[in-house]
Amino acid sequence: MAELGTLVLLRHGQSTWNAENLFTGWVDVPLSAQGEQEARKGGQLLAESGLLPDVVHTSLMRRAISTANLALDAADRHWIPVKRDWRLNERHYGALQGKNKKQTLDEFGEEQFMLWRRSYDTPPPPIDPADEFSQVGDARYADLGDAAPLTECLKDVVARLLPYWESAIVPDLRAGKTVLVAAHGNSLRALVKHLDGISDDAIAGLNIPTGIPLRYDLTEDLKPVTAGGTYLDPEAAKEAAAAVANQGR
Ligand SMILES: O=C(O)[C@@H](CO)OP(=O)(O)O
Repeated sequence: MAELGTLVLLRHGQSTWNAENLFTGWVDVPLSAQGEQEARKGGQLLAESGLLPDVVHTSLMRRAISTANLALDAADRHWIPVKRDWRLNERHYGALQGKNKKQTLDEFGEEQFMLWRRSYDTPPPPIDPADEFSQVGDARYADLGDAAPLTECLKDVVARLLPYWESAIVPDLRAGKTVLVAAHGNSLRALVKHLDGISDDAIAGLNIPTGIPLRYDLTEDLKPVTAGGTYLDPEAAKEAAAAVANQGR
């Protein structure tokens, strides 16, 4: 049997809506100029660390797809096979999509804001299908039918992400590949929660910075060798994760 491959998680670079402090979810916004730069830097870090992906998995969203393209180009691995799946998408943010985080905090207060933003099992109210930021009718989700969410909590994301982890990502790791997963703040929080066995309460305190590769070496039974993995730029990751935690303030 091949030795287990290495997993590399990469949250997309800053998006235009990250820059504007808006809840984004499934709204398909592009990277900002800073986000493009972060993605290239992420690719340079991969190359400098000799961590060259053999395959990349992305969501169906532009900010993750562009990040993967820019990072892989910078690492001279633009040619590797790519697999995309909605199960890697950002958490659907329901009726909060398009809302300003600071205004939402001011309007609803700290407790409700944090419940919606970081509780494990309380989703925001569902989005109205007619809302300008709804994905109802979006061709890329046509096959999903009624399974397409109108809101999600992190627990919902874990439930829809794990079948993809098991059926698509784990086989690549078992084949000995270096696997890059280019995804989103909350879909990666869901995966890290699963990998590290983080409790439903403690996951509220975990934030993933944009554009900094997070390396996981795993044992045969898919447990992290180092709890929490290793960021390729740990200092920058610490600072950027704290900034994510403080959004809205
Ligand atoms: O708006 C979003 O979709 C996410 C990620 O940017 O935000 P948060 O970190 O508040 O869950």
